[in-house]
Amino acid sequence: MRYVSTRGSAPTLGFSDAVLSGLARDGGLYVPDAWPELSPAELRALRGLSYPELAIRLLTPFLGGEIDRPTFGRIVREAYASFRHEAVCPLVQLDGRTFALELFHGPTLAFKDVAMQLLGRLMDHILAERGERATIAAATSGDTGGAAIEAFADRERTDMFVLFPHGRVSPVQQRQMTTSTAANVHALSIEGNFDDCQGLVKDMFNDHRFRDGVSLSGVNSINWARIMAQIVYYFSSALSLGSPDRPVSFTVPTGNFGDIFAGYAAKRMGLPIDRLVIATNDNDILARTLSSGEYRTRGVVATTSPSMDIQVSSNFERLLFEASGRDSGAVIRSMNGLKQSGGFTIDTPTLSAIRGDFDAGRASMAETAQTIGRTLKASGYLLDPHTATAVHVASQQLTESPMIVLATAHPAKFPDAVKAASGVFPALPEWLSGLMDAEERYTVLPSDLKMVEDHISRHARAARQGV
Ligand SMILES: Cc1ncc(COP(=O)(O)O)c(C=O)c1O
Ligand SMILES: N[C@@H](CCOP(=O)(O)O)C(=O)O
Repeated sequence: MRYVSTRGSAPTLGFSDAVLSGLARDGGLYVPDAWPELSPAELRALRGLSYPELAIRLLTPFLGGEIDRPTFGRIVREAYASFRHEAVCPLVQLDGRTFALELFHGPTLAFKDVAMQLLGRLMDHILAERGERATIAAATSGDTGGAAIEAFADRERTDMFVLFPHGRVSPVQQRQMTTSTAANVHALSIEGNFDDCQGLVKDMFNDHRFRDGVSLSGVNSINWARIMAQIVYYFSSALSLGSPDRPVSFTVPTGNFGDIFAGYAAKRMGLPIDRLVIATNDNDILARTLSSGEYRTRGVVATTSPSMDIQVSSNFERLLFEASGRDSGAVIRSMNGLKQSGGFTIDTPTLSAIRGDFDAGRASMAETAQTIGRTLKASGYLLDPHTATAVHVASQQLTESPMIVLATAHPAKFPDAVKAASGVFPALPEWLSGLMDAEERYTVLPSDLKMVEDHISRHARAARQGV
């Protein structure tokens, strides 16, 4: 297995190089050169495996033989031992047709832990084998940052810089990033929104002098290993509802399009998925794109589901590449349009291919709050606001297949919004009870590439010199 860039001119890479590189050198995103496929009989044989064993079976083909089986097995088992539910990602029935796939039983209470716990260990292994160090820059709208810090804190081979939008994350999310005492962790509060943070990280990757100078790596979903790890829970949930003999649909609260792209990858690998439904909040660029064929950014609005307050949805590039028949020329034209004029038009065959797999819907803040209150009343289940956007959108779909909604965060990460919607204050679990009293440590920086690069270079150099 090799990895190719969506923009066609970066060198193709093996698994370990793709993991370390984050963004391809031509600005594109890496995808596998071919999708491994499982037959219905092979899928049936996966039923009943534990989550780690399923992950080992599904993910081994993506390694291209670069990590031996016992080592990969150990890494996967250790990663999922950090989860506080035996099933790792359990499925809970909400009503006759809707199921919540709980992805928040990891250390930071969000779905990001599923991939990040694996990625932290994989990167550490690859860097140790090579005797190298890396500087990681991550952009976050709230959850990626905490999960990345938890996965990489005190790892000797990495320095971690997390860029979050100043004043636009929940207090719990902020403290998960700013209270780490690990010397290799640096929380940067950027005066801008998430798109600014993500733009800065991508600009750092495209500044090859800086990139090479600090050995830059990324752990956002631009990194293929993030998507790869997220594929597994589409299989585990569908198999438990009778797949491949019963197709299922998924509704996914969507921002950067990484989570739902993992569902698309699962479908390409042979999992019979009926519909993949994109759920957005008021930042509804993806819902507008699916109905109009025009991808056009507007200003980001702050909502009660802050992790989805995104307009430039990174992984949509991977979908454009696949849906256009891997036409990197078309991808480059679209991405240039996005950079130069804030948007692009999707051609008719590509749009039809996208509509063949995906639907989309939007939930306003009022609809999200009503859904939290209604679901609690009807089934006693407390949703977080991100999951609630998806439950609302799922309720409007006409599909007959069982609908699995990805429950991407624990309600305790967003207590104010949940309390306002339901009257219930969701307490943090015991092991995080000291979080809100711990001392914070972060640096506020303007959304300015040079200033952020200088800050990172200085601190990364100091760390390498043991200062
Ligand atoms: C809780 C939560 N739900 C949904 C999303 C959206 O996921 P994605 O960016 O992969 O589309 C995010 C952020 O990524 C999130 O943190
Ligand atoms: N919603 C994310 C935004 C970054 O997404 P990623 O999946 O590309 O890391 C967050 O919570 O930070």
